[in-house]
Amino acid sequence: MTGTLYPFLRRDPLDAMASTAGKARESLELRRRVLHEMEGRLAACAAALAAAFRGGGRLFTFGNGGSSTDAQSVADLFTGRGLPAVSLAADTALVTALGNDVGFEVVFARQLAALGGAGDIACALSTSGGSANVLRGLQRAAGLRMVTVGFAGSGGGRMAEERLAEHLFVVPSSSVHRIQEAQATLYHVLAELVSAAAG
Ligand SMILES: O=C(CO)[C@@H](O)[C@H](O)[C@H](O)[C@H](O)COP(=O)(O)O
Repeated sequence: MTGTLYPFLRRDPLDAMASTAGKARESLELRRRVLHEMEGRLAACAAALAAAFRGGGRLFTFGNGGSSTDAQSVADLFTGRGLPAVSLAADTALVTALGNDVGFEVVFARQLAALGGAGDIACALSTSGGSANVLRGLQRAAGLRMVTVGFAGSGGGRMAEERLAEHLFVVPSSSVHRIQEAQATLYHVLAELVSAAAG
């Protein structure tokens, strides 16, 4: 019974190790590649964010599922460095009320309309680049003349096709796991660069 429900428990441990080593290599190579290829874009984004923070701007982050936890991490990285940031995915009562009463596609856009303004920063995280509420958030942020930053994977989806983010980081992978790992590497480096430039 256990074997049926949990086939991985029956796998040859050597196979499992080989597969783990392959994933570690894939993860490392992808993170090295994005840091190398996006170095200039990271520097430009960091300069724009540092200028926005110096001008009194605040950072609003958002995403769904695993990307909502990344949105929280990004907000915490900046707040911890004394730079004002908040995750729009964190207020469960508000997200569920807006989703239930109005529509899930507005849960971030509505919050940005209420809290954001010109000179603030919107940072959207998605693995597909296609989540409707994330795209609506970026569109609203652009309408409010906020600085827009987007993290995506899988070719960038509509986030890339419709050029919804001024500073766009598309991880070249279709694995949700590898995309989120590489995005985490990128935003950690971004936070370091911004705090060095803003401080
Ligand atoms: O990948 C995970 C967890 O790592 C999922 O929770 C995932 O984030 C969710 O399916 C999201 O709804 C996917 O949204 P997105 O990344 O395509 O914007």
